[in-house]
Amino acid sequence: MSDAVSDASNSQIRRLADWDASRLRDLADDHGTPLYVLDRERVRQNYARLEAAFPDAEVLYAAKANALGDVLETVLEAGGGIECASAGELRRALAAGATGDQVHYTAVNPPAADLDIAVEAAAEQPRMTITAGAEDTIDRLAERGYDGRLCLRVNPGIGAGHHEKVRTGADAKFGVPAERAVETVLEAAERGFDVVGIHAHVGSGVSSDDLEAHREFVSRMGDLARNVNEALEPAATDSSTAESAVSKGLEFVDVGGGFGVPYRETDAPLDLEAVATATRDALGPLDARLTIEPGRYLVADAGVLLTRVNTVKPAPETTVVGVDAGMTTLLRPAMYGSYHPICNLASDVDDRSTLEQTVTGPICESADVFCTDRRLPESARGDLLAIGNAGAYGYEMASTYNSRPRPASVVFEADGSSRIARRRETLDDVVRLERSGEERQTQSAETAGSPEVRR
Ligand SMILES: Cc1ncc(COP(=O)(O)O)c(C=O)c1O
Ligand SMILES: N[C@@H](CCCC[NH3+])C(=O)O
Repeated sequence: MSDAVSDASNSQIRRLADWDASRLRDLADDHGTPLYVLDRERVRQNYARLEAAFPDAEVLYAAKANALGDVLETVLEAGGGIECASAGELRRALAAGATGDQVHYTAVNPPAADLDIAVEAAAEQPRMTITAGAEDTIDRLAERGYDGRLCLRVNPGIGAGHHEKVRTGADAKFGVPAERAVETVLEAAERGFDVVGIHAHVGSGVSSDDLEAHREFVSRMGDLARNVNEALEPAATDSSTAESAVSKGLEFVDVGGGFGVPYRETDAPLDLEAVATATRDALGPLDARLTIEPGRYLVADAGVLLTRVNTVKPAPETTVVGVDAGMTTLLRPAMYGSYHPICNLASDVDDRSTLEQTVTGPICESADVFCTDRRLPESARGDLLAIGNAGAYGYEMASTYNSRPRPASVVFEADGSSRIARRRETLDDVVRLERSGEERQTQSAETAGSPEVRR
């Protein structure tokens, strides 16, 4: 890890070792651990690289990767829009200053309250797009009086991604089967919806090895878009139905996100140019804009998680290093077996010998492990460890399991300034929503006194 400020090059690879160790040590001293740190400039760089590779595409950042207001504002400032997977994300996007034309609401199996909020937001922001992934979601929108901009999420029948749990493209939960897409779009248009796009997402953490699957997927989307446009066309040109809402072709084809990043030190970066070229070629001739929805690519290497060593325990086959972050702070290793780089930030680390260590958290689950038998410089109590590539699906998947408060998040800027972007939860926060002990006692005393209970 460098002790000099990194040159923040615009390279596609930014390893954990490129972070400025002394700056991270200062942040941990100032704000405590566990601590998420986000480098805003790196989000800008990642956005710029993506924009350069896809100059004609609309970029919608998938807020689920990291919905921190600072991240959303950075993307909006850079010219992107926001893809929201819930009413909460929608609220955050609007609070960050997104206007309707910069927002797509794409919830899967949306709860009623979500739809109420999305329809309300769309009434105020008529350029907002709502994406439906089931025919009856369209009914539910119509029941709420919505007939605005609609995009249909399609299940393309092709999945890809770093783990089976994140491959959505062939999972029946996501999207209307491709073979029903044309009729669903037509019906929606005939009901008065302004059908503006079709959408699909194959999965998350797609690598250069998945290029063929990506090409096939985009080619299916291109064919589908042409079929949809053809089906919409007669009504658009037939003067007897000129009043019909079916009046134009698709505005955009949204091929989702999924662009992977290197996690292991030896992983090669995604060949973004190759993906962009394959996307353009596979889509074919189309009078509609390409839309992409990257999440991880924009934020993964912009974030690290800082955690302190609580305990070092020699065990027969490994040394167990207990840290103050756990699966409740960063779930990915426990959930997907994901690899995250780990670096000891102690200033004398170069003088230490290395040995195999298992880094674990404080949660009562055997899955609460960040790495098993990994060769790292010998750890000592009080050491500060950095866990890399924690900017995507890190804090967003954190929980308060075991009644552990969630960590704070700090954002730093290229000029060296930093600020708390989200404060650390306290134990009071963790119990805040529950009846207090006093309320419980009062209520049970009242119940005990009631004649029905005495009988
Ligand atoms: C609909 C949709 N769009 C975009 C994304 C972003 O994916 P990623 O973070 O892999 O780019 C996801 C997550 O997998 C998604 O479900
Ligand atoms: N949470 C997953 C990505 C899933 C994206 C949502 N569809 C991960 O950490 O890799």
